[in-house]
Amino acid sequence: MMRWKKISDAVVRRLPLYLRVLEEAHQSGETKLMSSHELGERAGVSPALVRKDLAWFGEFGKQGVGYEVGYLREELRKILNLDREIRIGLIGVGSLGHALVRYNQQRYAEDSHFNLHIVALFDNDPSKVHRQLDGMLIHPIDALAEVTKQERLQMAIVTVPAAAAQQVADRCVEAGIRAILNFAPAKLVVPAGVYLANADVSLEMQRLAYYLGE
Ligand SMILES: NC(=O)c1ccc[n+]([C@@H]2O[C@H](COP(=O)([O-])OP(=O)(O)OC[C@H]3O[C@@H](n4cnc5c(N)ncnc54)[C@H](O)[C@@H]3O)[C@@H](O)[C@H]2O)c1
Repeated sequence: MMRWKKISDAVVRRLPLYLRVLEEAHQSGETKLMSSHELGERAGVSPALVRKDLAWFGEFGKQGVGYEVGYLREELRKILNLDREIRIGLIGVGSLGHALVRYNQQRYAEDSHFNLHIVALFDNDPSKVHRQLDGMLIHPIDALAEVTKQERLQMAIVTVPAAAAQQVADRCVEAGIRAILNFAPAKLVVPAGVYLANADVSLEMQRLAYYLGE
């Protein structure tokens, strides 16, 4: 969304934390007001930063009164484009890919507000393509551009081996996908206007291991 173009990624990263707190509050029936203090505490962010972050997007609460839980939740969902379905393609249907598909299907089925939806799968292994996985057809990677168009894919999850990840990301970009979540341990390069996020459990474990020596 062009409207929020100048907002820093550090701010954008905190918005899902706020949304999670508000979703939990809403689900447990806390439908009234929440102060920036409480929202911050539950999200692990200072109250001043909560107020500053939200102020980028408008006036959501009254000073000294707090934020209305349901209203702010809806507004955050709109800001994050989560008020509509985001259609996702997953490339590399191996162990990790399969686990992510199962997790996504479960979340999508359980929660009617969970709008992140893996709707297309791709692989290049002849023993996998044209077969079904959990009710979804696995397309050959060569069909990426065509299926992206057909299925209106906006985001891709990359779970191929590291050596194939850049080439797969390039194909995603060519197909018109503008958001890529990469799980391969590879430093990917994407052009301006395409957004890349990397998830790496090994790096997190290595970081934690450092503290075990203390
Ligand atoms: N980020 C993390 O925390 C994390 C955790 C585990 C694994 N990984 C990484 O995720 C990736 C997948 O791991 P895995 O254990 O599921 O591997 P896997 O071998 O089980 O699955 C990889 C899949 O990618 C497919 N593939 C290979 N090249 C392809 C290409 N060019 N186009 C389309 N599909 C292609 C393979 O056929 C296979 O189905 C690896 O890069 C691994 O290092 C990351």
